[in-house]
Amino acid sequence: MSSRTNISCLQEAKRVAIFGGTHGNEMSGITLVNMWIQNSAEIERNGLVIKPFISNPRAVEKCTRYIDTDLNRAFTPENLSAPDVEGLPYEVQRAKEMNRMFGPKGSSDAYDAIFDLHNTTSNMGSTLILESSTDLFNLQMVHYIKKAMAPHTCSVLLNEHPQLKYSTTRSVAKHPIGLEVGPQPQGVLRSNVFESMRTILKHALDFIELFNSGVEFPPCTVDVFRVQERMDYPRDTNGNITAMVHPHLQDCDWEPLNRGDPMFLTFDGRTVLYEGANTVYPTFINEAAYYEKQQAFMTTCREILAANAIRKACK
Ligand SMILES: CC(=O)N[C@@H](CC(=O)O)C(=O)O
Ligand SMILES: [Zn+2]
Repeated sequence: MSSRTNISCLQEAKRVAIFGGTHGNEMSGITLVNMWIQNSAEIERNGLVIKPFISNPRAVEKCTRYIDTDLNRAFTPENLSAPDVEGLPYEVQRAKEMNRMFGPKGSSDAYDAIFDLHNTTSNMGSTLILESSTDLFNLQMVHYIKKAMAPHTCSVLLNEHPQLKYSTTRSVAKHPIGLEVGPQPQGVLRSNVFESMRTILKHALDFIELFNSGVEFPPCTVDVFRVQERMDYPRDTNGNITAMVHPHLQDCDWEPLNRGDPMFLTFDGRTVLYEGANTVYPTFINEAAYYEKQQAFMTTCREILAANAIRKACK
């Protein structure tokens, strides 16, 4: 088979949005987006319409994750199709509004790509979050970004799990991409985290510009961490946590966790071991926003995804 037969021709990506403040206390994305709303020179690219946008302005104003409910879980079909009645939670109203502006989700009118900028309190470094293992455009983009970031690493988290996947703000786009950079405390700006996020976005926009200009991207593979399981803290019968992330696990995002490795340290000094049969790669370890979600960390497994060559479809 000639290699040409394996090229996938994809639609041009003309409309791109950059969301900051989907969570109102994650300061890098909020600061970058506000900066680009003031002066967009840095994010302008040939033939692209790029919209920097603050997703949850009320939460940003209060420097809190959300007002009524987590916006990054609110883009469900039920919410998006709910009638506009009074008294809807603020984020549900906002989701409906954003779906009208950037969607409708799942339709051909939707924005081509949305980058949603997040920060984490865990030691994940620079991470790209994908929701599909078959989106060739995103796989090729992520491959491009990883190469451009080298020697710095940029991990890829694939959240394609049937139960653990959630209805993200970016999911209104044809190609949704999450940027998650840490560690950065909530409400705090760290220059290294800010600059990493800015650099990833620069490479991402460069990729889209190149793609639109007709450049062909050869077949590639992408190392990803696929979401497996959500791990809760040990709890007492009242539901209160009885342990902390073990010091040997704290800050060790993306490092192998093997059967018998320490996982939690109880308040009375006992070590709780990991008892799963397979080696996993924990991430979002001790994320502040996940205490309310009953999640101490998430386990992932490593996987290599292959992507076809792509280029822009000829008209
Ligand atoms: C810490 C944090 O907010 N993480 C994001 C991850 C994502 O965007 O998929 C969230 O839970 O919504
Ligand atoms: Zn967030």
